[in-house]
Amino acid sequence: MTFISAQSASVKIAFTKMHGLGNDFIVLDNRSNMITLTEVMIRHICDRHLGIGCDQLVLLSNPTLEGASVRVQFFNPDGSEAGACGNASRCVAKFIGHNPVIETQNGLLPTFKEGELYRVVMGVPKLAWQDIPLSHEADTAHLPLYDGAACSMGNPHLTLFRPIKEAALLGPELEHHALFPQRANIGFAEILSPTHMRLRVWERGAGLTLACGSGACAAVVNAARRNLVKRKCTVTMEKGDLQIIWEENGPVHMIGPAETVFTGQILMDQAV
Ligand SMILES: N[C@@H](CCC[C@H](N)C(=O)O)C(=O)O
Repeated sequence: MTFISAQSASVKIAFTKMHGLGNDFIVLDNRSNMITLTEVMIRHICDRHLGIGCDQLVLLSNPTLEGASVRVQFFNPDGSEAGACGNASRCVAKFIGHNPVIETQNGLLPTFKEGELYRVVMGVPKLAWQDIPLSHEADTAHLPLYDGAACSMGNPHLTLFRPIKEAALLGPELEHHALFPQRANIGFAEILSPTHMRLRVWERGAGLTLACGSGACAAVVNAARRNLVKRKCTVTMEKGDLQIIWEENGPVHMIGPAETVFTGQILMDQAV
């Protein structure tokens, strides 16, 4: 991969390709402070035709908060930064090892290896309209938008209780709806039983993905608020399941797999 500049020097950046239930990531470890990324570079690396391709680029750096093992930033393929990414957080737990505490825009997220799976404590969901944020006051459990419900898991999520096949149809427009000043991730949830739902998510800045961890947390929170499911619920997505547990007056736990696919090097021509 080459990024051309008038005067340039080649730099090799090591990367690891990972995924959580098919939600795929490029992990760059910048704990040595050697990598400088621009938005253009992020878009290029994430491009499935011109770069490596992924749903999110995950940048690791040295922690700034006490108690954190590593700082993590999540970038969408359109170059925008997201406050949370559940599936990538499990991958980071696997990448770092030894149950790291992950520092994100949404605070410190403890992680735990449980057998072959990883648990991430995703934080307390935000339910107030200002915190999602919405552009005006509204009942976030019953929005005047397909009777959906919204919450923030560190990033904004709208959940619609509608067939998952509508995700590709309605997602693109709703991501940019005027109700969401920071855009939103749009989940389509089919309730199968009080402890099981099927979910498909149109992700902000990424489009239709095979799985969305924060979207699964948000879907269980939004469905539980409406007594459609219990606080402990299995979320089935295209490539498998996540277990979601929402503690009473507390955080949401997400449990699921994380996989390493391959490692490689990005060759960049950087300006000198
Ligand atoms: N795939 C993620 C969510 C990634 C961020 C999202 N697209 C946003 O912009 O908020 C997950 O597993 O949570």
